[in-house]
Amino acid sequence: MRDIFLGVNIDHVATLRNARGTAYPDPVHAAEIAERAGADGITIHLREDRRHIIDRDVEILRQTIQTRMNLEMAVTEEMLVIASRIKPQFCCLVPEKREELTTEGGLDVAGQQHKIRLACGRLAAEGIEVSLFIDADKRQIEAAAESGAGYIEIHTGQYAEAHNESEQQAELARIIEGVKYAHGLGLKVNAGHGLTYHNVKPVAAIAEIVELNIGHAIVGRAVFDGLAKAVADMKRLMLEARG
Ligand SMILES: CC(=O)[C@@H](O)[C@H](O)COP(=O)(O)O
Ligand SMILES: NCC(=O)COP(=O)(O)O
Repeated sequence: MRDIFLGVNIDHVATLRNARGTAYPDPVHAAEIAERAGADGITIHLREDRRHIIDRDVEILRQTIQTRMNLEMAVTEEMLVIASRIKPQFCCLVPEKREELTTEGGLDVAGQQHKIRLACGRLAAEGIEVSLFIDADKRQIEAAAESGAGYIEIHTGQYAEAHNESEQQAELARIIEGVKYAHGLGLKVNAGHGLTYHNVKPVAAIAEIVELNIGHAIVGRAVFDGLAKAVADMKRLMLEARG
């Protein structure tokens, strides 16, 4: 598949804003720049502790995003009520621990299948496409296929944080196997977490992947090169990887 889509996660524009409680930089402005620069979608993670994206951002972005909103959220009643009201095009269900610095692993779908299936049903009833953020683990992939979600997002964090080349190659092999297995089960497959300008190409080259969600590296590069160039450069690398 030639096309690969880029979902730009703008969480950390909000991190910078919240660092001093100012109105700037505004994630709403960031989303517009990212879309003009080639983002195929905008991803935001409304965390329970609102450490970066806040409810105001979600409300306004739902009215201003021209591509599509991918709302990442924990599987809680609070978030399901918010998502049902906001009706983003996509919801990505992620695990959340208040004390974590960032997402540490994939959602345990297999261990809470009934809860996840109910959540998927509630979101689907609102016309929302559901993606489950999971590790490249066959048991989790099979559980996701049974959950009613149309998509999964393979967690690429261990690949991104590998300590050496052989570990990274092993993690990449695990991702490739998981993507192909999920695709074979009829799931649409995205991937993300920790992807950078230096490690994105081998993942983007996996033909069955529909979309990569990338944020921290893009916002980091934007500090030096500007957001538009940071987004365009990442998109170019992804398309180059597809050949
Ligand atoms: C689920 C995932 O991997 C990220 O999109 C998530 O947003 C990471 O959390 P922070 O953005 O809070 O680092
Ligand atoms: N789900 C992954 C995402 O949205 C962005 O993760 P990161 O690039 O900020 O690590």
